[in-house]
Amino acid sequence: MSAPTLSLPAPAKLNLFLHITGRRADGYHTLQTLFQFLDHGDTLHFNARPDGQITLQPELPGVPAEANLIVRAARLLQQASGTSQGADIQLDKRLPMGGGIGGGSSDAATTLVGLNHLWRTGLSLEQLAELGLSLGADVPVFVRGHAAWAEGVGEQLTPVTLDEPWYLVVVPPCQVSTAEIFSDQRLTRDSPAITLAAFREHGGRNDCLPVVAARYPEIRNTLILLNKYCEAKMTGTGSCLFGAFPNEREADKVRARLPATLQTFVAQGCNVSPLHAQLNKAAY
Ligand SMILES: C[C@@](CO)(OP(=O)(O)O)[C@H](O)COP(=O)(O)OP(=O)(O)OC[C@H]1O[C@@H](n2ccc(N)nc2=O)[C@H](O)[C@@H]1O
Ligand SMILES: Nc1ncnc2c1ncn2[C@@H]1O[C@H](COP(=O)(O)OP(=O)(O)O)[C@@H](O)[C@H]1O
Repeated sequence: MSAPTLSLPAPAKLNLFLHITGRRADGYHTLQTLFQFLDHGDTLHFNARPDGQITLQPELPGVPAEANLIVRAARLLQQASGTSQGADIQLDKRLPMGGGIGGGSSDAATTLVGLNHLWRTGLSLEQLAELGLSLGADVPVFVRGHAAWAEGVGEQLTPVTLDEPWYLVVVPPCQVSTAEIFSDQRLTRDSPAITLAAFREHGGRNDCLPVVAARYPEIRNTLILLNKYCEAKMTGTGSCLFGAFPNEREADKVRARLPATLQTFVAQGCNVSPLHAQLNKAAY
């Protein structure tokens, strides 16, 4: 009999705003942002295996298994816990890559949380979030699983409760490299720090948007198009754009008016990550 499978979601996130407040000596940027999850994402299936091997199916185009954040997360947890167990992992990829909706980071977080459960390695969420930070600045928020106000390089998290609107997400036909945007001379790095209360009252910007729009005509044009129907915003360092709607029907109406050639999806914002919602239901 084959080992039981644990299947868990790896949801997308949105950055509802993104201010770059400075640059550290190591080159990393300090920022302020608000993370909210979407009830839309990848799914990972895990089977424990006793021989310590980690396998991943299928391989993602352009990402060899050893570079995949899922395999890297699994190996990191093996090292940190000293377990002798391994895993066969299957990935149902739905999220666009390099879209600023955090698919790779979310896959890594679901792997850390899922294998910690399956292997009974007993690390706390805090320890898993710290491990995750070495894989990427966005991994900790997915490990912790609550919508959050973030500072530092995105790792100083304060859980927040936000409205949970429906979002129309548009995926422009290009990928954006985060490192490339952060190294652009034109990026402004001096936004004054604000408070959550100030954001709630006055809103915020995405400081990466002018640079992304200047570098990618496809994103600039998609932004102009989406702005005809709603207040269009960009998540992270792009490429995905989004607008908020009070209900699914309103979001679907705008989606139907966009060209069929554009990749789009509609999903609800969630303050509790679908990963944690599922684990809580199963009394994890
Ligand atoms: C800015 C955000 C907002 O969510 O952008 P998105 O990637 O989601 O679009 C993220 O925090 C990004 O996190 P993540 O995508 O995990 O970035 P990492 O792999 O840690 O970093 C990629 C590269 O971007 C630069 N980088 C990243 C984060 C940061 N606060 N300052 C930086 O200067 C560094 O050059 C780094 O080598
Ligand atoms: N499991 C994974 N899913 C997606 N991308 C991955 C994964 N593992 C490694 N990567 C690499 O990370 C890059 C950024 O991934 P992703 O998280 O999708 O984008 P973003 O950080 O813009 O939200 C990809 O272009 C890819 O090279």
